[in-house]
Amino acid sequence: MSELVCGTSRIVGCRFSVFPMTDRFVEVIMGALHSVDTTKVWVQTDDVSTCVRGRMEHVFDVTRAIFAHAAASGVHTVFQGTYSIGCPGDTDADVYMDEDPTLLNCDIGKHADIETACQFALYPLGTDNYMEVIYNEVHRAKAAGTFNGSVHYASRLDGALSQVFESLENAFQHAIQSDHSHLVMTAVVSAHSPSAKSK
Ligand SMILES: Cc1ncc(C[n+]2csc(CCO)c2C)c(N)n1
Repeated sequence: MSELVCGTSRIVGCRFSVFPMTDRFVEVIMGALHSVDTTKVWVQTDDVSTCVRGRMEHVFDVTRAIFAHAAASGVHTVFQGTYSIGCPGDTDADVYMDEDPTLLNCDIGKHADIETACQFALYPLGTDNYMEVIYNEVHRAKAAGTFNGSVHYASRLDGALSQVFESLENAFQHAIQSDHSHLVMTAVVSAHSPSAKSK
């Protein structure tokens, strides 16, 4: 019961784009969007980005799978996303909060092993101890082995696509302070970059 009460007001959203660096970008983007099962999330695509909203686990499942499909094209592909929870007024599509937690796209198979580099940032809005919240999540990524240094305005994660998205989901999930808190997380994830790693 408490899950139901909490769930209906804790919708998670992500507005994201994928950028495959190829002339075939339309095919790669539309192919990725259509290959993924989005029946458990609210979804809307326009000429700039895609927005998915629903239960946290499905929002991460769908965004990870869409990037994995695009990156599986083998071309240098970048995912840029903003995840949010607790945005005041973010209530339409609450019906998706009644979906069961079984993931629909966890079988991304070998795409999960694609090596990725990520820069992410947490913004715990309205939280007094926000630096502590951020440091805790940096520690969590260090313990998971994905953390690879701090840069201005972001932390770097390196690893398999599945590991990097697991760290992003864990950071987001744990940085939520209360049923009323508003949290934003940005992430840029790159696959198949021809540039040498800077770290
Ligand atoms: C996830 C995601 N959603 C939408 C776009 C925007 N976009 C740019 S090109 C293209 C295909 C032809 O219109 C679309 C939909 C994106 N880049 N990534």
